[in-house]
Amino acid sequence: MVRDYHEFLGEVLVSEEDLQARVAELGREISRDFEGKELLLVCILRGGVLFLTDLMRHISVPHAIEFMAVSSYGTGARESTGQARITLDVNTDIRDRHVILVEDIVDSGHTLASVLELLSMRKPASLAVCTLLDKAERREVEVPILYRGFEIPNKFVFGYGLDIDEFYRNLPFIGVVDLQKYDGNAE
Ligand SMILES: O=P(O)(O)OC[C@H]1O[C@H](OP(=O)(O)OP(=O)(O)O)[C@H](O)[C@@H]1O
Ligand SMILES: Nc1nc2[nH]cnc2c(=O)[nH]1
Ligand SMILES: [Mg+2]
Repeated sequence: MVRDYHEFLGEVLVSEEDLQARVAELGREISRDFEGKELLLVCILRGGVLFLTDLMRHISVPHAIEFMAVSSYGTGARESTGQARITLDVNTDIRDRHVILVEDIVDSGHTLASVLELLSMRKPASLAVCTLLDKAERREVEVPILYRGFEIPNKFVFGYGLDIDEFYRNLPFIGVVDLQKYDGNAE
């Protein structure tokens, strides 16, 4: 049974209001930086989906969207395996395109490092990273982040695209999981 999140919510780290305000700001920043150009936003499934769809509403330059999927955590895992495998690739030739990778969170950095390595080989005109959350303390591989919503502490978070065992992605805020309460009450 999927439980009510109130049972294990440690704290609300970023409120819906603060999230929406920051997403709008990032959209405006990207629009300014790419004025007169066309963009390709590449979202990494599944966590980045909510961020992408809100962000693109604030991007005023013409842009297409694409999706990639990378498997590194696996179902139920809360630590990266350090081995990111691309399981879904973009359907577009990105050569000479301005590409922005849209992610919900950068943690160890392995997911983005793998995607950046693959996409940069295809010679895009530019390749930038936009992440909503940056858990910088946990970084194992350096990744260049151009647009960053919030730097967050080393805590397992959920909501607004981020799951716990695949659920709770629909919540409009970012919450911290009290893992003792979550695991302790598991059936
Ligand atoms: O920096 P890293 O340590 O690689 O972690 C970040 C990645 O982990 C999460 O994805 P996850 O593999 O949980 O898939 P999901 O988006 O489908 O939940 C998140 O969406 C990032 O893609
Ligand atoms: N749900 C969730 N997924 C992650 N992937 C990497 N870090 C996190 C996190 O804090 N929460
Ligand atoms: Mg996940």
